[in-house]
Amino acid sequence: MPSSTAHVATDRPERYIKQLVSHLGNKATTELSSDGRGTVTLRHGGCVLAPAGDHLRLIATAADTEALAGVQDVVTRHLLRFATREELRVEWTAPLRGDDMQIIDPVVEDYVLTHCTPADELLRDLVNATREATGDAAGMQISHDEGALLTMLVRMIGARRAIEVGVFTGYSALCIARALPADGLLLACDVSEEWTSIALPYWRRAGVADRVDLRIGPALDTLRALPAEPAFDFAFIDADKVNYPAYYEEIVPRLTTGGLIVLDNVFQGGRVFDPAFQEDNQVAMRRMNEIVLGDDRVESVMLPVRDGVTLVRKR
Ligand SMILES: C[S@@+](CC[C@H](N)C(=O)[O-])C[C@H]1O[C@@H](n2cnc3c(N)ncnc32)[C@H](O)[C@@H]1O
Repeated sequence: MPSSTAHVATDRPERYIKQLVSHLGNKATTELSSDGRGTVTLRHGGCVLAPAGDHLRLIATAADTEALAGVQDVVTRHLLRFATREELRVEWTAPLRGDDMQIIDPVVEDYVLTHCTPADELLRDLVNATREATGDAAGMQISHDEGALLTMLVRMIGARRAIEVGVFTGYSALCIARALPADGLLLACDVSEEWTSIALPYWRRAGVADRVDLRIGPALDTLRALPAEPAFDFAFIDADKVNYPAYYEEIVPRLTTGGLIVLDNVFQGGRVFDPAFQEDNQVAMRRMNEIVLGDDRVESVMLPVRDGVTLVRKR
């Protein structure tokens, strides 16, 4: 399902949104939210209109490129008609599918990576060992900036007991375990003996092996076997995507008040934004994102870190 965007320079974005929503309300489904954001839903697509300071941001989505051109045309024509006192320029980007989306500009990505506390020798060695031992699967390892984020979050909330779902070769586990106190505990769940065995020497070298309780087996079984009481302060979910909602439902009741769950890969490489992608992983992640949003037990923020990270804090 292609989408395209336009940034229209104007001092009065709110006014145009109101006009468009009100005018198109006769022939389309329209909505104006309290923050001034408008949505127009036509038969084969729709457009979000968002005020952005001195710009009006337009996001059009449709079933195919022809329908997209139709949505663009309806929105552009009406905007130009309403703009009696200024000359608006409405220039749409080329149609983009979810999997074509560049979530973070490479320049920003590189700058971010090189402007957080650098990875130490141990983490660098683990990255190299993972690449040598696992080949292409090494791409599953979290990036250094995400690891630094995990370490900082665990330290900031003063977590003592943590859960990890999806260990692989132990990079994120290392980032979490290091930030726990000496008597802390990381319950680390994975199905693979082969991959997790690579982690052990690195956990030992870091002096955290005694705080990692590695459980080999389906994580859902491990979680369900835990007492249903709030005994954990932190959780990182980074395993099979179809089970994210189930992991989340097992972890929330076991989390202390103020405890944090970090969900990885919530963008699925941009595919969650595009309803044309209906694979199990993508459907499950969309569902996960909606569950968090509608869950009164928690507050959350979604960050465009790498493939998308959601921080969920238990109230
Ligand atoms: C994306 S990797 C985790 C990467 C890791 N967090 C890191 O920093 O390197 C996903 C891991 O989830 C594990 N996994 C997949 N399905 C699982 C399941 N049902 N239960 C537990 N672990 C599972 C895989 O074996 C794999 O090691």
